[in-house]
Amino acid sequence: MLNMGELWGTLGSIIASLMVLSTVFKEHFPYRLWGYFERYSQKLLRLVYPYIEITFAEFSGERMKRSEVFSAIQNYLSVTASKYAARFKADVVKDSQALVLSMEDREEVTDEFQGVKVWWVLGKNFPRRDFSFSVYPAADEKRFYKLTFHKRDRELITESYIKHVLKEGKATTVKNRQRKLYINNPSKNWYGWKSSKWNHIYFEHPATFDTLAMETKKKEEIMKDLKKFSKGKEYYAKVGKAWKRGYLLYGPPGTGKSTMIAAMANFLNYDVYDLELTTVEDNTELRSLLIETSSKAIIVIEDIDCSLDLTGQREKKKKKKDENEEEMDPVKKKAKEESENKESKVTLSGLLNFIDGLWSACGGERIIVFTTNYVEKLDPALIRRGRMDKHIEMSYCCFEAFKVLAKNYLDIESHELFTEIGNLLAETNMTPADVAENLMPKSDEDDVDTCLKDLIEALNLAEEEAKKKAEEEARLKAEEAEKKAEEEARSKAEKEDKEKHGQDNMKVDETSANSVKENGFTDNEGKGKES
Ligand SMILES: Nc1ncnc2c1ncn2[C@@H]1O[C@H](COP(=O)(O)OP(=O)(O)OP(=O)(O)O)[C@@H](O)[C@H]1O
Ligand SMILES: [Mg+2]
Repeated sequence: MLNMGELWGTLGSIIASLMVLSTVFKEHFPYRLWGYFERYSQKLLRLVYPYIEITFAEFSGERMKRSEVFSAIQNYLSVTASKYAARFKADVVKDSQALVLSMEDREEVTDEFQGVKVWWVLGKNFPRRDFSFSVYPAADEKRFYKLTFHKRDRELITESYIKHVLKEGKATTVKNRQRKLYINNPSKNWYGWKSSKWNHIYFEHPATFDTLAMETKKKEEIMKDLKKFSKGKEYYAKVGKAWKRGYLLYGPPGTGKSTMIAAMANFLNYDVYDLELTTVEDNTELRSLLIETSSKAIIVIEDIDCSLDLTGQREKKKKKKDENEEEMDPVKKKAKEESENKESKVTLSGLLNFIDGLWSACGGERIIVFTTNYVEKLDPALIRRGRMDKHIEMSYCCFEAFKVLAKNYLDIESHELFTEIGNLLAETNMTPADVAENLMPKSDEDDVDTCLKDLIEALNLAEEEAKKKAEEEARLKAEEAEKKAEEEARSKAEKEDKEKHGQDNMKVDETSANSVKENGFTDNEGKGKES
């Protein structure tokens, strides 16, 4: 069988002749006959060229999203191409561990499926270059894969081969996938050249559940929960629930909430979408951002109490400070009004609608994680089960968590100082972040003993400080209670005084009423009359 290059060589002249013929025909024959000519020339072409071509463009659809089919074909051919093609492009993926070969432009690859030969070519459409002036850079060329096969194999190719390519390609995609951390772009950058709603970098956070310091039982429970979720496609479909799960991580700063998210992503092999709500202007923008997330993803909204106006406290505090300065200046006043208009209008109900409705409609495999330092501030509507299915408290470092950190940072599983540290940790609140900082050797001279002693010192200091703080708080409380008692006593005395005064007045009134009754006039009237 001819290869595609030779085939094109022979067919090139036939096609060129047809084109010349077509031009001549259009020039010399009436318009009515053009249709006949085109129909018969197509038939003629099909007769001499018995091949069918299918094109798969890189960008497709209304919003010109990168086609998943194109990516799948690319990955499929990266395996096939390594067998047949002569020129490759190499990409390093997966933490620089795997080398992926892909076809060079215009390179032709032959593939065989159930004894049938097909040809793949990677082609490019160059954008039309007119010479009009534009402030925007020229658009990139558009790439496409062209599949060519004999028309007698049409059924096999369209019904089985393409499915096979997509399935294998997707499997390779998952295998070679380098996970990404996406950050949302402010909407003013959504349109224009090479713009997108999300920017990404490769996700290479080293945190895992092994390095995460927390009670083993709690950790295992979370891991089981995640595993169950990731394998739950059929189960979710059976119970009629969208394949999603919400986690709420709460606890003081430095207790490992962000670290836990990284560990989750590494455990499940998911992408992470870090959604910064303060740059999202309204619910519509929120919706379009979330629609653009892929499946196998963790969508993270950090510090939810600050980014959504659930309490309004932080925003308002800041505003109050500026208010006085701006009152006098009309220019500043106008700017303030403008910025208020622009202020994020993402609402709690918008977010809830998304979690319940829209997201459920999007289909697959998404985890949403909210973090907060102040769980009590959150609206109960946001964190009810079904929206936030699992609430995880990240708390101060316990002995078990310390042991994980000691193993991570110092490579030790036991030490004579462990008991002392365990006792101190039970009495003191220290975050895993602070414990980790103390355990980390600060110079080459620092050994295990030095680091553990540093930690003991820090724990003693923290304990002392906590004691002082508690004493100070107790003192303030006592002062306040004393003040309150004094105030209560004063107001009680005032009340009694008033009541007494009221009773005296009533007595005076009663006396005068009696004298009226007895004399037939009031004291004053009586006095007047007497005088
Ligand atoms: N549970 C933990 N296990 C292991 N390392 C931890 C843990 N908690 C904190 N750390 C260490 O402390 C650093 C800070 O932790 P992290 O950013 O996860 O805290 P956070 O709870 O997200 O804090 P914030 O509320 O301020 O966002 C991390 O880089 C990590 O090295
Ligand atoms: Mg954090």
